Amino acid sequence: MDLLIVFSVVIISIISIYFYIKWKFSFWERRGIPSLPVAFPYGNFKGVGKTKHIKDVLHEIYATFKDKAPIAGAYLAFSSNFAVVLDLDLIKNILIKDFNNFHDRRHFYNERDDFMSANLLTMQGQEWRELRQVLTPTFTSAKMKFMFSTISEISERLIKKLDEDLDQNPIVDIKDYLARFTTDIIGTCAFGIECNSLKDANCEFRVYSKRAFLQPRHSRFFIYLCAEFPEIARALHVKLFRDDITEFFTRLIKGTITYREKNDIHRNDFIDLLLRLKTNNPNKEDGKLTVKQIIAQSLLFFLAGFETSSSTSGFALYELAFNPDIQEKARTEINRIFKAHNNQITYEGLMEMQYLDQIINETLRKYSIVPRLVRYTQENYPLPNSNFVIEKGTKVYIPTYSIHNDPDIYPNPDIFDPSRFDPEEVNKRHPMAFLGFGTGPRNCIGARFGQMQTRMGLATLIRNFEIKPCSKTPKPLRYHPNMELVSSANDIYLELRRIL
Ligand code: HEM
Repeated sequence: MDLLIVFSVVIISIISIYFYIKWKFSFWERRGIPSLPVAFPYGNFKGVGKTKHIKDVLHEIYATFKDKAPIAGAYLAFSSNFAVVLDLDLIKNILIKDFNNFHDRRHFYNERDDFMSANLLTMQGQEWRELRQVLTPTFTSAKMKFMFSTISEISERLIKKLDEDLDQNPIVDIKDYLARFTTDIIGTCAFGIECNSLKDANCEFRVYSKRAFLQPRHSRFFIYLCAEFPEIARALHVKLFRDDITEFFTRLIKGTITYREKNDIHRNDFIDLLLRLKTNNPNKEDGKLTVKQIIAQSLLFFLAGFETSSSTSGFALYELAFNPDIQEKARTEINRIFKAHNNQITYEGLMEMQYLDQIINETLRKYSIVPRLVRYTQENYPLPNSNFVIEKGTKVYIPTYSIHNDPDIYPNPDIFDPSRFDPEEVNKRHPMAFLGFGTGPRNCIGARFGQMQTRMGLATLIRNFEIKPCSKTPKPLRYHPNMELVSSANDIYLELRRIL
């Protein structure tokens, strides 16, 4: 008898949960907002992480409902919903004009148990505002110029390393060289250490930084559950970062801080700038950062700046290999500016390289390394000129990959054409048609640094080497389906020939 009761309770619970989820999956329909059919219990996310990237789901929604409604609805697995914004004017309002209603992303963080997770990317509300205000002066043009010499030195090392290796074989996996180049630049600037992964691909720093990317503590699904139920996750002491990662980077940065303070050493890097904001008071002080906050932001700068910049350069070189005319035009510009600056690549010279900047923007358009922007609605938000409302507590996704690959905005979007970013062409488009670095008060704080190091890497390589595809070059490229960013799942083999 008891067994029968237990069995009945289990069956009733399963049926109730099934119908509850089914009911939740009708959320958008009940509000008259269009959505694609769902697969139980995956929502619109069936196959994401295995056979599909999240950009593919957003693209299908965008292609189906664009011009039919300002927003479409969609569902994550087990019923949670989000809105996809399809209208560029509305995107502008969300990211800029009505930012006060959309200042958070609602990513999970847990400062008490995992101080590394409380960083500028994840933090919310007033805490985020204060941190952003404190960190903004770290990224001015003057501060970028300050770090230029470090970047320039590491570019010399890249050329030296390639010269050594190309003697053996002119075909190289350029993705690997760029990952090591970027690791060394951001590692040096964010942590103040002398890392040289270009020389030693297996150095401890590279091993841990790779691990931070490729071996997360939890699955994406679990992280998404934590973001949906942050209070429960915090009560359960959930951490985002693996303990070995936290220990390694804490030891590293604390070591740098102690060494610099003891010997009164100042260098041209982020850690120097962050140390100027340091307080020894463990409680927060206006305009100051605790040691833990400094460590968390340094690691974030590394994580946010490494893969984005390295993938941008990799995709750009891949395109230049297949487009020799564009490559030659870029080389002509680089050589002209090089000559005008006493045969050196200077900060000012790098800033003058407009065509190279167009190549970077076209790469960020075609590949959209960050394929969506995320915001969270604080209050009910009635949409202008319609009966729709984005309800308080709704996550809003801005499908940047789809906008960047919309043939009505960028004709023949698969063609790589930097002239799309000629100033007069840019002026013809909607200001939200390009969102490679996001926009508004919560845009990419590191955009200047990202642009500087990407330009430096590309200018150095294009000036010194002719870049060609070879029999090992993958075509087309495949993407990692389970990464948040758009990144190549293939090694990118190219042939490099010295031209100087
Ligand atoms: C080519 C390189 C890069 C690209 C394409 C890129 C792109 C982006 C994008 C699209 C966002 C979201 C913006 C939004 O939601 O409106 C973002 C945020 C952010 N990026 Fe970058 N990024 C790059 C390099 C960097 C670098 C080098 C750093 C640090 C040194 C950095 C630090 C950050 C941080 C901290 C945020 C969060 C800002 C906040 O929430 O206040 N990024 N980035």
